[in-house]
Amino acid sequence: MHVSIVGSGYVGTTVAACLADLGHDVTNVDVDEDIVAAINDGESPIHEPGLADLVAEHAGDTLRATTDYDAVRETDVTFLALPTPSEADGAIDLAYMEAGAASLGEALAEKDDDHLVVVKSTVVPGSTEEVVAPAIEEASGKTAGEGFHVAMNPEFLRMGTAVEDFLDPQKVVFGAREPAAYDTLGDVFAPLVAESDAAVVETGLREAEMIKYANNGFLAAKVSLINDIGNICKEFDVDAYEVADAIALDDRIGGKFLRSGLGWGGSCFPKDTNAIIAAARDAGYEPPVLEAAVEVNDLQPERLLGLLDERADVAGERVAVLGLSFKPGTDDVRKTRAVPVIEGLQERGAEVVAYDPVATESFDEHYPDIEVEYADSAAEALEGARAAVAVTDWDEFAALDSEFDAMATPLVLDGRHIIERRDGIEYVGLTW
Ligand SMILES: NC(=O)C1=CN([C@@H]2O[C@H](COP(=O)(O)OP(=O)(O)OC[C@H]3O[C@@H](n4cnc5c(N)ncnc54)[C@H](O)[C@@H]3O)[C@@H](O)[C@H]2O)C=CC1
Ligand SMILES: O=C(O)[C@H]1O[C@H](OP(=O)(O)OP(=O)(O)OC[C@H]2O[C@@H](n3ccc(=O)[nH]c3=O)[C@H](O)[C@@H]2O)[C@H](O)[C@@H](O)[C@@H]1O
Repeated sequence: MHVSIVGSGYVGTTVAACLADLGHDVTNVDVDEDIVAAINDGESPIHEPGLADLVAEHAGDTLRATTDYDAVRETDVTFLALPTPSEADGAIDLAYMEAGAASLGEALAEKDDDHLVVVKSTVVPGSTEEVVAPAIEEASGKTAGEGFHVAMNPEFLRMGTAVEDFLDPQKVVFGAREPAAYDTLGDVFAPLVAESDAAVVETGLREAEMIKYANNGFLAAKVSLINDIGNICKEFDVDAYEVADAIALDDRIGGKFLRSGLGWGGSCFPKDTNAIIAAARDAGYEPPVLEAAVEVNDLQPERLLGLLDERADVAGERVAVLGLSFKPGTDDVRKTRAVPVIEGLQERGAEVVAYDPVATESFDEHYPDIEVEYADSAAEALEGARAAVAVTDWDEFAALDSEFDAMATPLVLDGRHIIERRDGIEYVGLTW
């Protein structure tokens, strides 16, 4: 099939390269000329394991990129993988979706055949029907359901394992109104479904939109619940990881997303929980559990710093921060827990020296106002430090050992259950 994908960021590039790999002919449309040039040169514009190989293999053949929306006319279906950031109050900002839909509509105005537009971005219930479709209608002069059709296909991939997750999902969700839309989506995903154990969920547009928020909201709340329980554990000198391992044996609970600690960051859980809370409020419902999930998450960094305060005054002291990315395996620093930790340390007068295996540069670019010293290794960060705080669960931190001997005082606060307890360090776990 001929598929176009508008937006070539984490999701758009991954989906494009994977669909090309599954045998489709794919065109990426992006406003960023550097991204377009990178793809056409056979290079991935983003860092995801396996993605560079796929782009290199298919670019110039069944994968290409352009800034010209007219290219969508040569395709049967267009996925919109555009950003859906937050407004200041947490509500979803649909400006990119509206702009992309308008450009797409202008291009479709001159297409005679039917076209399917699929919203891939995470959008609150009603957005596809009430915002995206009308924007296309206005720009194309066509009517949704006649000249073009709309569908919604949420994405569940994780950063760091995006290619693997896209190609081997547990479910694919098709939200639509007409049987023809399910059929077209079925054709796009047929090679993927054939090669994986994915369940196909055919549902309505709003249900598909909500399934994405329910999925992320549930996982975010699960982490916050184990953090809440973990905080109780800490008060009673109980190891929350032993408790989690035991409750995980109940398959109604399951073992995933039970790692307590500093909580969730990243480009999605914080944005999506706030967006669905704001949308619910707007509709007249205050969702207390999701609100509490956010509150618990916001409190975890301060709880860790409170444990530090009980043991040391770090004013004027060097403190090592281990990890800057929001989770291991990525250089993404959006909403990373490193920010409240570093800010809290600096409020206490500490001189922060930070180390991350891959995210130092992106952290420095993303947070120009945060001034810290960057170290080239964990050992360098630890040298002479009064205390160390583990923020990200990078595997290499689990292997640290004699490096702690170079600290001024070997006080180690672990926010991720990643540092090995050893003789010679004063080890403090956040929930264990
Ligand atoms: N990053 C992730 O792991 C996941 C993200 N999502 C959702 O997918 C959506 C996209 O997210 P990302 O790929 O992370 O965003 P991103 O920010 O990495 O990429 C968006 C791309 O859209 C381009 N763009 C902006 N305006 C445009 C326009 N008018 N026309 C054409 N291109 C335009 C940008 O240049 C950029 O390359 C969001 O709704 C997000 O919540 C869903 C699942 C996973
Ligand atoms: O909508 C999205 O963009 C994506 O959001 C998350 O993916 P991602 O943000 O890449 O990362 P996760 O692996 O889910 O981790 C999110 C955060 O939760 C934290 N976490 C995760 C698991 C856990 O047990 N404990 C915990 O604190 C991680 O450290 C990280 O900060 C979801 O897992 C994806 O399914 C979804 O598609």
